[in-house]
Amino acid sequence: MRATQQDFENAMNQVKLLKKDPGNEVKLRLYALYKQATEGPCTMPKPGVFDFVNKAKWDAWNALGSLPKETARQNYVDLVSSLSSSSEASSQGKGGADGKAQESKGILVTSEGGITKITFNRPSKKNAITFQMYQDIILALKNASTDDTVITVFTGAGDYYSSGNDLTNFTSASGGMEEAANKGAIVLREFVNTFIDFPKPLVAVVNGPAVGISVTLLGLFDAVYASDRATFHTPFSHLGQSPEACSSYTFPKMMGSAKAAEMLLFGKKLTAREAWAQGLVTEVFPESTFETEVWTRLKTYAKLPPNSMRISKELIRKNEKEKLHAVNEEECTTLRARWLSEECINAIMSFVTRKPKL
Ligand SMILES: CCCCCCCCCCC/C=C/C(=O)SCCNC(=O)CCNC(=O)[C@H](O)C(C)(C)COP(=O)(O)OP(=O)(O)OC[C@H]1O[C@@H](n2cnc3c(N)ncnc32)[C@H](O)[C@@H]1OP(=O)(O)O
Repeated sequence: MRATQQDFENAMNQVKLLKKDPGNEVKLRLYALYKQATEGPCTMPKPGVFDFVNKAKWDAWNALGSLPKETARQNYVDLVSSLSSSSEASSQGKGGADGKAQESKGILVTSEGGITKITFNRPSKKNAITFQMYQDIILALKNASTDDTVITVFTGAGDYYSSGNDLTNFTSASGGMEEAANKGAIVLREFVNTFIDFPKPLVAVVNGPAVGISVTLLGLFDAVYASDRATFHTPFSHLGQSPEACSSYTFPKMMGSAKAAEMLLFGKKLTAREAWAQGLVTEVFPESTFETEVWTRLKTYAKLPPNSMRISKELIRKNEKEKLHAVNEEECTTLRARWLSEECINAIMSFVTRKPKL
């Protein structure tokens, strides 16, 4: 449904009631959308280079080009609504604002000093990722992309980083296998797209073994710090599955096709140092000093100018985005078919029916 003039006016009033300053970047976007919605494309003369404030406003408005007034009005209403819900969530202790925590069943989201930390938080299941966790992570990343977060960090609670997709996601889904596979492909597509499009620095603090999708996703991170206890393992063939999270593209690009094949086809498990040698990991730290060294470094990085980091990331990612989205699309279609294959169903069944440990 298109936003009406009344929705637009309500949104303008809502902006004044925001509990938290949304930051300059969002304010410029709101200004630009407001001008575009009310006056149409920017025809004002460009302010001089030293007129910083008016130039930033002009740039933001001018960047909207010939965006139709109705679309600008809709985008303004959507943006205000996302700000209101994230500020509401923050005030309930659920969003990504500084000092607040969001706790869902399997992830813990905390924010401090410009760093939003998303912790896989199911240590008794080695932080396996449930259907709900995929959705909660999408929400946490959406919040972190618009609030005052500077750097977003993923890590794991307990001895594992994550054992990847929870293999009971499919066996416990309501409806038939076909319905579960369709739903899985939709969720996976959106989940990976959120990482491809995430606009701010994204860092993984890999505290222990990582399996499956928690490894493949690392190809979409900006930095990966690993404890020397961490291992990296993608047993897709053992599970009758195929690579996801754009790893069929990022891994060969990063490590060469021969090394990528050892991981993605043959399920070779890498040590942290091997993963570093192949470009998947930025730096390896001894377990004894891992947390202190990494967090000291991240706190320093979080003080760097956020817009500069965001713009640099945009430049780095820009030429790859279209390709990454296309790869994600194809991987999800392939996986959907794999999930319905005998090879995959047998592998999942043998995991869920394995004998309990004594
Ligand atoms: C409606 C459909 C929604 C779908 C949603 C979207 C789907 C997107 C899918 C994207 C594709 C992703 C692919 C992958 O990630 S493939 C990789 C999957 N992971 C694995 O194959 C790892 C399986 N686990 C193991 O091999 C071992 O558990 C592990 C080596 C990790 C640890 O071994 P260890 O002996 O140390 O510990 P336990 O095996 O005793 O584990 C402790 C308990 O944790 C449970 N566990 C561990 N990993 C998983 C898992 N991945 N899924 C479910 N449960 C897991 C394990 O069963 C133990 O539980 P219990 O104590 O209750 O027995």
